[in-house]
Amino acid sequence: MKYQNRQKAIVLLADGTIFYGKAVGNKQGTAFGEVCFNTGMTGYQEIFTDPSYYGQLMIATNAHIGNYGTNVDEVESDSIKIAGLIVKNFSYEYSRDTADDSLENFLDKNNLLAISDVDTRALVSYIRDNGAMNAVISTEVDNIEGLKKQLAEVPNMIGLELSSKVSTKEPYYFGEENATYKIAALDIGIKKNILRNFAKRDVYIKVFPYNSKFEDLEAFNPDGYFLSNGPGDPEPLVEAQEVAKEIIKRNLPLFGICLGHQVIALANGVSTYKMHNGHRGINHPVKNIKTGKGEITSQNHGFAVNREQAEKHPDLEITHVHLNDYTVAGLAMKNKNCFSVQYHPEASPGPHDSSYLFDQFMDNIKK
Ligand SMILES: NC(=O)CC[C@H](N)C(=O)O
Repeated sequence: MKYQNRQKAIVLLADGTIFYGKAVGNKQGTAFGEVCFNTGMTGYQEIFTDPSYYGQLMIATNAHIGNYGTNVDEVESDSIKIAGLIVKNFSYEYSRDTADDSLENFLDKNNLLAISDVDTRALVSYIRDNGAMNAVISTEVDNIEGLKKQLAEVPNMIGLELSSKVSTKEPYYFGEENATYKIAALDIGIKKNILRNFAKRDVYIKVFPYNSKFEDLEAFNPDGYFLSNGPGDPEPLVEAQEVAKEIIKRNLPLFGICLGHQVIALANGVSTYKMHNGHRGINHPVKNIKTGKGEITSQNHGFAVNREQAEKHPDLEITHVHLNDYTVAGLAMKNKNCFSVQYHPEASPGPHDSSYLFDQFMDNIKK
């Protein structure tokens, strides 16, 4: 055992419920956020660095985290984006040929508070029954009243705009400059593997800050437009919705993933809502209604598109459905060059069943 006397720690939920654990390593501190859980058995490094998780305390349902270490290339952004980590067993030792460091060091470099030895099954059951809520994890186990007061000040995820916290400040480029196609991507929290997927398909990408105008994107003279994944509630993202409206008005090729999908729905006047619990994992079943085929998908979202409004909308068609709860998993605009999915065809982590969606977008561009 590497650490003999680790600090006691707690998970305090907004409704006052407490779960107990111990700090990972020599960590001490306090972290606030909305508590959520991911059911993936692998892919922790990609998950921790996915900008869509900004402001969230992550519970890993897999009982062992850290056992295969980390690798500098397996990141979805340049830093850890989750607000804190809650696990059952934290592996200080790791084993994998391609690992170059331990998860403990990776968390330390990113200054992330993690707690372990929590009964994560009980905690996840509790969240599943009572819904997503704010929480605090802390080693200040003797200051519960103080923590409760601070926790009460943490903003609710509903109505929260978070893209500005993770988006690039300046435009940047990705891929080969002399590639055949050009895509303008609006970064409302973009994952690197989306950029890698485009670059692999002979695309040069210019990535724009979350509050860019359509004219900024248009000036790149792109063949297609992309709206990324990202954190927070899509509703306050009015600038991104304006960009989507302008692209749709001109019938230019448009593809949206996750937060981008929600922004496209909102741009069409279809509302979004906060789910009782989000979908976060790498084995979510989705049915492609057009082909009848099933896809096992990577998911990470806490909001969803209003199904009834989407069904009734004269210009929209639901193309994909989540088979666990029949929520909207994909949308297309009738007679427009625009489609989007609520899940993650770029995977990372997760299965590659849905990577055909990138090809579909490239086909739309070529047409
Ligand atoms: N991965 C994402 O883009 C998530 C979108 C949005 N923040 C949600 O939680 O639903």
